[in-house]
Amino acid sequence: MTIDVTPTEDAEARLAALVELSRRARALADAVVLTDVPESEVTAVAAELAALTERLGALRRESPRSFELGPGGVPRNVGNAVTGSANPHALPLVVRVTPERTVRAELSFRPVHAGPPASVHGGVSAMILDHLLGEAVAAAGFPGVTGTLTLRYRRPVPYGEPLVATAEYTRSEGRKTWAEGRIALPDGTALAEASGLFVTPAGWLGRGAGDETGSKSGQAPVRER
Ligand SMILES: CCCCCCCCCCCCCCCC(=O)SCCNC(=O)CCNC(=O)[C@H](O)C(C)(C)COP(=O)(O)OP(=O)(O)OC[C@H]1O[C@@H](n2cnc3c(N)ncnc32)[C@H](O)[C@@H]1OP(=O)(O)O
Repeated sequence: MTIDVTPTEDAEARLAALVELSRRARALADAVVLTDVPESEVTAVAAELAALTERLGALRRESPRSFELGPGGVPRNVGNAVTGSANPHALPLVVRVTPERTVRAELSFRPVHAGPPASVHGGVSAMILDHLLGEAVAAAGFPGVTGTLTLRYRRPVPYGEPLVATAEYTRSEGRKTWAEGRIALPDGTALAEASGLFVTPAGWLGRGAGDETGSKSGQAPVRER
């Protein structure tokens, strides 16, 4: 994994503009799924969007931004589908590492995440939990990629309401690490629970991932196995 370095003031200003663009794109997506304006208006807006898409596409990167060091050397992943502030697909989820090295995120799903009537698509909940479990194993010093993810959907997950997602490392064996997590109501009532097995790719070992994920982020470096 490579990591981009040294943000400049110009680059930060450009990123702020991209973050705002993504925020507006998210609002647009919600407006699309909820709109009830006449068909002629829908058609007119679609034409305007086609023109805007062409303007943005005039200069393209090969792929979204990935891990990079932000101001103060703090790692970030602004293009990530779950946490990326510059990715319209992301909530974006803001994950905090607790002093006990568990992870926690306060979140609220939006209409664009709808699946069954009045509730969030199960795959969307799975995506959030996949990421959160991945953050938990990384926070414990065992970063890896998802090998298996098991979900138990206990109650419908609502959108438009404050929710809390938490996860924690449970154990590790060789390159395999297990974690558990859940999405819950603020009173702790679990709505969806997940357990997962993460595998540290062999290439990630022995290279001091702490240099990349950074102790400044509160994440532990890769632990000895
Ligand atoms: C250094 C920088 C760090 C930065 C850190 C930042 C972290 C900041 C937080 C980010 C949080 C992101 C969280 C989202 C995480 C995704 O969404 S990741 C994307 C989804 N996952 C993938 O794309 C993974 C695709 N699969 C693969 O790349 C490979 O199959 C794997 C998982 C790396 C395994 O390949 P491998 O290294 O060749 O492993 P292999 O030697 O076959 O097996 C090793 C062991 O694992 C077991 N195993 C392998 N695969 C599986 C499986 N699927 N199920 C069960 N067991 C398995 C094997 O049985 C074996 O066990 P033992 O025999 O040792 O007991």
